[in-house]
Amino acid sequence: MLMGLKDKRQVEKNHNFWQSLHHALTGIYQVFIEERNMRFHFGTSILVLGLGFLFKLHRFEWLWLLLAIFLVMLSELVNTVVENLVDLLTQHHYELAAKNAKDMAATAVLLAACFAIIIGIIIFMPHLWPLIN
Ligand SMILES: Nc1ncnc2c1ncn2[C@@H]1O[C@H](COP(=O)(O)OP(=O)(O)OP(=O)(O)O)[C@@H](O)[C@H]1O
Repeated sequence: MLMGLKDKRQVEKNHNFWQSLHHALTGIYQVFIEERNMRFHFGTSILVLGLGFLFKLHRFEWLWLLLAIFLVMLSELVNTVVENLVDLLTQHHYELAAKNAKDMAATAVLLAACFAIIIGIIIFMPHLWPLIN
């Protein structure tokens, strides 16, 4: 449905909640189209959530897992915002500050991904270990 949305070239503020929601959903759609990594994070999250149901995780395990997933998604979203702003400002010309901004934004995603992997190991290892052995 969102694919068919027309760019109405709005530059003024949103007038109501539904307009704000519409643009937020358009942002989600756009980040999926632009970012291969976001599609990877989404696929991995579905897999991990499936494992969570399979192993009947406890409430606090779910909370940590959801926190890890949301941190990765949020950092990827911010990374994409930075990439778009940098491209807009530099028009794809090389700038050291642009390189630093993009590299640092990518570092934020890397940190969130490391956090998610650690959380995943802590939560799933006790469930997987007996199956491996
Ligand atoms: N305008 C620029 N000036 C200098 N370096 C740049 C510029 N644009 C990109 N780079 C360098 O190229 C790298 C890749 O940039 P790009 O915009 O393609 O990110 P990406 O491949 O989409 O990254 P990610 O994998 O995090 O989504 C950046 O991390 C940066 O080091």
